[in-house]
Amino acid sequence: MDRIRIVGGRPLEGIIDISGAKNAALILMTAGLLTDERLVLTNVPELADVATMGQLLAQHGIAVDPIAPRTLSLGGVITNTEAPYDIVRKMRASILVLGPLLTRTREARVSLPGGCAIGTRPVDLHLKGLEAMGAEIRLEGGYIDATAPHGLHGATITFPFVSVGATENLMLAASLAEGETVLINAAREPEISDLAACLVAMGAQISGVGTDRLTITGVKALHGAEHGIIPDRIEAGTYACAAAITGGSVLLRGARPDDLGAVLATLGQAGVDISTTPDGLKVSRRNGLHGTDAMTEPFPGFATDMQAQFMTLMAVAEGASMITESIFENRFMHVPELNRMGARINVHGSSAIVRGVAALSGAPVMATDLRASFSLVLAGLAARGETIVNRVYHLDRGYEAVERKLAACGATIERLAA
Ligand SMILES: CC(=O)N[C@H]1[C@@H](OP(=O)(O)OP(=O)(O)OC[C@H]2O[C@@H](n3ccc(=O)[nH]c3=O)[C@H](O)[C@@H]2O)O[C@H](CO)[C@@H](O)[C@@H]1O
Ligand SMILES: C=C(OP(=O)(O)O)C(=O)O
Repeated sequence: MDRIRIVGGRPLEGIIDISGAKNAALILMTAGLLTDERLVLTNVPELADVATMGQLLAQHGIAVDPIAPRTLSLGGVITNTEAPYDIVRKMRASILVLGPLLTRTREARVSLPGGCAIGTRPVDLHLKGLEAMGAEIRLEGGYIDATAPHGLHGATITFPFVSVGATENLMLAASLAEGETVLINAAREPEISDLAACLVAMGAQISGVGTDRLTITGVKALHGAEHGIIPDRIEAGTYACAAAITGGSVLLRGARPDDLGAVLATLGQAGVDISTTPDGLKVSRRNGLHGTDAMTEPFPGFATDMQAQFMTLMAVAEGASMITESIFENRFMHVPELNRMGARINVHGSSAIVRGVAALSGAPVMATDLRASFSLVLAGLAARGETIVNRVYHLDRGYEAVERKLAACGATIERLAA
């Protein structure tokens, strides 16, 4: 397994191009199941998860072809409605094929994704929503067996709490269902608006985009389209932390400030200098960092996918901060590894108290999930001496060309191939 070696202590200076958003790319690719015509996606990030989604769609009959740099063409006819365990277990986002397969072919058999390192992550809201739209669902042998003998119909669905994936799955299903679907307490993440924009370009009828109440009026068929994927707000936020923790100055080219929600304001409170330029966000730090509290929440609140990275930043801030994780029940696995590097962090239930230290020291560490991996990279960039991050495959799921982007800004970082 590849490892990443970092020698810390060098301020990052330069430009980092922000790639297309992983979480938008994955859901947008599943929209390829909704039409026999060609869907062309541009600004597609080069990531392991995107390759996995390509593999999943290919075995459903939808070919995913690279036709230009960062451009995928999706097309074909659905020939198989089963999403097998072997692919789903690699990537939970595979559950997002359920809605499109069911609405298009009236049947789908999708392996239950199960939990992952950050939490149990049930899919009950996806299933209840589809049942309200007329699906008959059985769980057997680790699979979701879903049929819609009479097709899906519109329904009013009130989510008891915000779920990005359930909102997306039901939007896709509703776009070809009979009649009107209203999603209440829907997620408002920028990836949802990006999905809506693509579906509308394919002929879908959606109103309320950007709000927590989406109305989707089903149409008979969707057609092909070309759609550019939004920049990755989590990648942007992550590199903002990298610039800040090293006391550097970096232009995050392409980053969109509005998509970062509360993350930008929180970084500002912590002492990070951020300005918006026509090319993106300029992030630097001239003075010290101060302990600042954060609580993860659905968008526009502080993103859970930024929690681990922000915690590393607070680990070297002056004073204490309390970081509360309200979305996932087990998303503090980076804490013991950060503490091995000299951080002083205690976890109490869903909150972590971070007492800032003057410096971290490099160490061999183990990555446990995607964002935890980058929190260790950040610690390595700031630490004295050498850090080796093991289990880099988590990082490759969601960050494109990490070593290249950081090395171009002056970091001492390299991949040690297995
Ligand atoms: C591929 C993708 O886009 N992944 C993102 C997506 O994950 P994902 O779509 O899985 O996350 P959700 O928004 O659905 O999860 C939010 C919370 O709801 C719970 N839940 C969800 C669905 C359900 O049917 N029942 C249930 O209990 C989850 O366990 C979690 O505690 O949004 C998360 C929250 O912003 C991000 O961290 C992930 O990066
Ligand atoms: C949790 C994440 O992704 P996924 O939902 O694909 O596990 C993430 O991107 O941080």
